[in-house]
Amino acid sequence: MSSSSSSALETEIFQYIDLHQSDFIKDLKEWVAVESDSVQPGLRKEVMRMMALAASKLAALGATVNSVNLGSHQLPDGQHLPLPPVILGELGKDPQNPTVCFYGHVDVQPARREDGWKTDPYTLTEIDGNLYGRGSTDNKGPVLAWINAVETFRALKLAIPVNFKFIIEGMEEAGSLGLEKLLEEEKRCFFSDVDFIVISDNLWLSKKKPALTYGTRGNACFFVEVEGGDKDLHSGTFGGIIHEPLMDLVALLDSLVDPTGHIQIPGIYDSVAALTEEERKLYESIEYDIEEHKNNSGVKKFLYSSKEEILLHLWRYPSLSIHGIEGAFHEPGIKTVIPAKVIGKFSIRQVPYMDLSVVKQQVEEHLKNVFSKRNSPNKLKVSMPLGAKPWVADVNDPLYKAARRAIKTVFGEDPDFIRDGSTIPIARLFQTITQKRVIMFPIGAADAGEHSQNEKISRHNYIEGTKVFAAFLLEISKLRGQLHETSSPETKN
Ligand SMILES: C[C@H](N)C(=O)N[C@@H](Cc1c[nH]cn1)C(=O)O
Ligand SMILES: [Zn+2]
Ligand SMILES: [Zn+2]
Repeated sequence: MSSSSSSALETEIFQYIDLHQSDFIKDLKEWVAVESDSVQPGLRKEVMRMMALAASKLAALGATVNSVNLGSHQLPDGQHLPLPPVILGELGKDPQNPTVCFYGHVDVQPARREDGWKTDPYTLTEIDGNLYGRGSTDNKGPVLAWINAVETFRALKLAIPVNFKFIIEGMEEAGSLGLEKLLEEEKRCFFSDVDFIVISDNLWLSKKKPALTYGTRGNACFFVEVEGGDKDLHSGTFGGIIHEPLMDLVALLDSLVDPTGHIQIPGIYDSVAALTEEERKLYESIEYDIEEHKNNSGVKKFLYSSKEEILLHLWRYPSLSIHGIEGAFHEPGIKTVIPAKVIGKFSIRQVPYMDLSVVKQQVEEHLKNVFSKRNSPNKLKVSMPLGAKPWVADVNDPLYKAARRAIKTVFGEDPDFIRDGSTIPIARLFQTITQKRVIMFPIGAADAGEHSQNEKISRHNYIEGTKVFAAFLLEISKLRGQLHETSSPETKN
């Protein structure tokens, strides 16, 4: 699969990777088998076990590994739960070499076979060249691909062409709790000699064409709680004579977005960066197949019909999604109850130059206003438990050029330069706190099904992804002087 333009060194590395595919897949199988779901408190022990597994894998590489304790956090019910440690590691300390820091996470989103998985989500299963399992793409597969790439240099007794640092966490899916504080503490220590940070935690835009990501949206997550009395009530005895909390909540949630996808919260679009003609042109040249995207997701009709409108609404306009209702009856069957307290959960993917505190205020005011019109005696509470800012990078940075060359070598074609509608909360914090540039280098294809049933990584993407990371390290080693010359990253709201 590697293009004919590979050097002898690259060819040797790529052959080793091809020959050791089964070992790399065995490692991924071992990692996927751990139900390291950071969202459900009951599975925290599994996240801890996963962190220990990742630490020992890195130590076996010969790296110095420091598992930093982050203490604990408080759950909404007041209970305290230990946070998983963050792994800080390093391999190589040659002052002549650039220092690359890789960030990844080994926690996963919840998954249950009954959700509609065709295989057990925690047993990596290969079907038709695809490796199915929770975390295979998000993010255990890419983390291992980086480790495999470094391991290949060592196995072949080749000097690793860069100093390699890594930061691996176990709370990304729950908002990277505790990580911001660690960045503050380590910005003058662990991060002081880092030249840039690379993240491989998002997807290509297509199934086949590789991509490099230069922007992500932020995410402001909201809870809207409506509380009636202190216990659930019989709907035969109380239905028709009370203001039901779930009815209030449904009305509140219904007021957020109109059927065209437009957010109804007054002022929410006020600070969105205006679209320039130059930017619109960028979108025209991106290869994106609407039908392929529909097939990958099982969606029959998008809100927009042109490529440009779809990409603009995914990448550089805000969107609001409703995720669920805590406290509402959701099991199969009938339960004729009026729930006493319900919590609606929604989030706003926000973009430059929206300000998180302004967004919070606009949401609160809007919900209070809608609620007041219902004359309900119930109690309304609105909170924003998580606020992550958007991230944008400069595609002209030599880092992106090096990544593009590595992609051309391994995949034989130039990547798409894309933004991503999802959020990697820590990306922006890396820029603002450590003042280091960030590059996003995905290896997951558009149909990987992150957060969904039947998440997968193809054998092809996992193995070629390992090669492309090795090729990137070789490209980076050629950049030596240029990496230090580039100025600090620009940040946008
Ligand atoms: C892109 C990344 N793999 C991911 O899935 N990120 C999550 C992070 C998040 C944001 N808000 C809460 N968690 C996402 O974009 O949903
Ligand atoms: Zn992820
Ligand atoms: Zn995720």
